[in-house]
Amino acid sequence: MASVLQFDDVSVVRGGNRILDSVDWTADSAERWVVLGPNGAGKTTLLQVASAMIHPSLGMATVLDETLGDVDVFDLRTRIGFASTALARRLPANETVLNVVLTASYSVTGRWNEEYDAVDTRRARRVLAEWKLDHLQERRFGQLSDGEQKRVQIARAVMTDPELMLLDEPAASLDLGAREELLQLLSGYAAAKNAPGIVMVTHHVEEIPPGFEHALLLREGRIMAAGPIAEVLTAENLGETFGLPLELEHHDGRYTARSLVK
Ligand SMILES: Nc1ncnc2c1ncn2[C@@H]1O[C@H](COP(=O)(O)OP(=O)(O)OP(=O)(O)O)[C@@H](O)[C@H]1O
Repeated sequence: MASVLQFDDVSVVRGGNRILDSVDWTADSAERWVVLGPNGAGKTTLLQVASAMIHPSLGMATVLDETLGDVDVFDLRTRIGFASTALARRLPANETVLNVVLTASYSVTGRWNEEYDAVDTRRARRVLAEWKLDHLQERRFGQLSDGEQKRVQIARAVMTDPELMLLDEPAASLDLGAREELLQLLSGYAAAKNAPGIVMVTHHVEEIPPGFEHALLLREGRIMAAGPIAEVLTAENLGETFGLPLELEHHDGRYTARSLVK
């Protein structure tokens, strides 16, 4: 098992505050992590370091065996799949779904010829089918529903066959049906034997896909708990992380939480 992420005492300082504070964390290629924490806890900042978009202010971050600061981040980023709402906003609304997914491979290969075209198009169609988007491939990205757009973002990230997949709130703003469909797809993707290391940020335990077996709880930039989900995701830990007493239930790989405040 190779490590995909290693954070040694990583802090990110902005405006004089440590928005990520002394984080020690290792994630391996066979692990699927969920990162939970309240608004402003530092989850997106953690993913920004993991995706080589920013460097730690203090400490050392190693991503796919490359130490940030000693590596060409443009090369490194091509090995990382990243899906987030911020990234989706940069996708052209008038582009077809097929092209949105297909163009992901150009940023990796950086070239274009007939041979790549055929190989890439076949792969893009296969990825679209896997993410239940094949019937939408000629539709404009901007005309899709939120749920469909989320799946397209992830399909685009999958297209490059990344060694590390980072998902920032993939189920946010989805309706119940779209959320459940996405979680099922994510669960299947995570279970595939060639799946990369995966880190998914969410606010809600209900959005943890079955099969994600590691959890990291973050509050005010600090890790509250990290490790196997059965040990980390307890009512007590979650309550401390979100700052209120909680009841946590777990059935068939799914979690639900509710406040105990009357
Ligand atoms: N460039 C910056 N300068 C100052 N403060 C920042 C900067 N970027 C982020 N922050 C602050 O750092 C904290 C952590 O932000 P971050 O976006 O990582 O949190 P988050 O856990 O992803 O939050 P949310 O769940 O609301 O998306 C927040 O309080 C945010 O306001």
